[in-house]
Amino acid sequence: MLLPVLSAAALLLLAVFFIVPLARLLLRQRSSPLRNLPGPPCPSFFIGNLAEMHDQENTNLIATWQDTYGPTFVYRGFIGGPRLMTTDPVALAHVLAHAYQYPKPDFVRDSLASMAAGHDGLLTVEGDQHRRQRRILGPAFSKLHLASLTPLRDIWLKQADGHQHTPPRIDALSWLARATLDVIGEAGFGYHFNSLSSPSTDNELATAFAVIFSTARKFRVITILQVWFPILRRFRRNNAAMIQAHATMDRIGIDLINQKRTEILTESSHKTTSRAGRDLLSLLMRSNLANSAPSSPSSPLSPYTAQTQTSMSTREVLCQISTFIAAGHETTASALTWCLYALARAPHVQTKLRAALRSIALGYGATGDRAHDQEAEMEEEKAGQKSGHQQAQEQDLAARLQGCEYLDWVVREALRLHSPVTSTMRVCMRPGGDDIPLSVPVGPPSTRSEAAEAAREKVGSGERWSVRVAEGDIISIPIQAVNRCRRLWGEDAGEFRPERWAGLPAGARSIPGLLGGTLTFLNGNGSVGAGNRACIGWRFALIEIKIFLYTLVKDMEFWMDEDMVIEKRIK
Ligand code: HEM
Repeated sequence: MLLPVLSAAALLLLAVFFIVPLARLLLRQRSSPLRNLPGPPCPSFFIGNLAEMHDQENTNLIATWQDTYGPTFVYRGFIGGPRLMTTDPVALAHVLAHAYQYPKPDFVRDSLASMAAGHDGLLTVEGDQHRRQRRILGPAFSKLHLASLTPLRDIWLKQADGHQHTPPRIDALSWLARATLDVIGEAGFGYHFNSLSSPSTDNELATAFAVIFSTARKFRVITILQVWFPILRRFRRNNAAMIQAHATMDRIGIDLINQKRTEILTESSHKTTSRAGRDLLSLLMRSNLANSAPSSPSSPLSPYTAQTQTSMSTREVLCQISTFIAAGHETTASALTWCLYALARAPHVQTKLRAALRSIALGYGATGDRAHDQEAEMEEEKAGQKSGHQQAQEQDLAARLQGCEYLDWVVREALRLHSPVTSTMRVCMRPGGDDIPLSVPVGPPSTRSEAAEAAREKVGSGERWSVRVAEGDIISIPIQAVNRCRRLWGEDAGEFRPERWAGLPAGARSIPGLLGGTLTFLNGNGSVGAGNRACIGWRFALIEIKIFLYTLVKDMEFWMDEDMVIEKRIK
């Protein structure tokens, strides 16, 4: 009696969790308007083009596909599901500007949420919740500043001691990852990871993050199945360690929130100047407290403080802490590593940059008067206040660096050529589907009729092409491929040439990027809604990169180890 009941239950579970979602997926894929669009052959019925796409950064796959099928084409995902891929600036501007009708697909959000300790952080929320969070976080980000210069230069110089004839080998990425973790900890929430001065195992929060990031998955069939059958996401590898790491993050996060809250409330009740920092969390907590009901500093926060139209719940604030680390740590470390790589491969650029940085260094100081500056520093040190004078100096340096044109070109060029986030995805959620406008019709360049090419000239006079997508269709945004597209940037698009930023070609200027003509931080210019889903930390990242380059390149020379094979790996 028990056996038939169990079998029926098993069948029911199978149907609910696997057969019904699979049938729905197949039905949707079969009726998608994308199914007959041109695109590369599908090498596997089960995983489509996904295996070859996994190594795309090293194989130039998307550039080859573009040359063959044009800027807008279809590749295949799980069981042959068609996915739209486009480098057409008009299509990209449309999809990115309508961010709430083209959200991140559920499986992308889920995977980001596992890094950001929950679904309530800015990276993963959608719709009204995102709009509200962005409104609250925007002002805090605009006031964010770097807390201090990195000591990495001195650590590397020390390593170089005793290597007068043979320069030391440095694993730049691992050092820069530690240095940027320190920076985001301090600027993000006034937390000292001290990862440059001690191994990450000494700090439990750093260890927790290491566990979370180490679960970034290699290409495996189970990962693809987890996309379409959410029940399987419960059986991820390393689950127990992940749960433990998330618990640590929650505990330390709640402590930090309580600490900031007490500092801010105590100060406002004593009407004293703020002792609480100018880190992102303090700024966020200040705005949160100003906009929520008054409470006493002695009552600690519960994780369930409710949100209002102008403030965030404690759970949301907690998720932002891990979101800032997830979004701002490895991205910046990777950007810096690629900057050094590009400079090591282009010694003439490195020399020119060093000269520009040294000219900034001359006279660097809060007042420009070294004697006066040193005196002021000593006075402050005696008074035990490290920050005042140093802060003014650092702001002065930041302003000088912002004014250095060649540094700006170098950073833009490195971020164009080596975008840390190489691609992203969106899904059409507009009821009834959408017509995405294009500047070039769909189809391989060789088969486009002369009439179509002639009609292309009429784009300016209002004539447009478009591609139809259904609700649920996935759109791939190949950030790196757009940044390197020869059609948009010219034949030398693959070269590291900072001077190109003196005047970009019209194609590059048509890309709806936040950073000039690149999609590195996603979209920004132009129409209504543009940039509302772009990187909120981009200004901070840029100044952080510039300050790092200033401290490192001004006094040190970088070479590539010729024996080293460097590849991009999507983990
Ligand atoms: C070079 C460094 C960085 C790069 C290349 C970068 C790139 C990006 C990109 C491409 C997105 C959009 C992702 C998508 O929608 O699929 C994004 C979003 C985001 N970034 Fe950054 N980022 C960098 C640094 C930072 C830093 C330093 C922070 C925080 C301190 C940060 C915080 C965020 C947040 C919170 C979002 C989500 C924004 C939203 O959805 O409204 N990023 N970033």
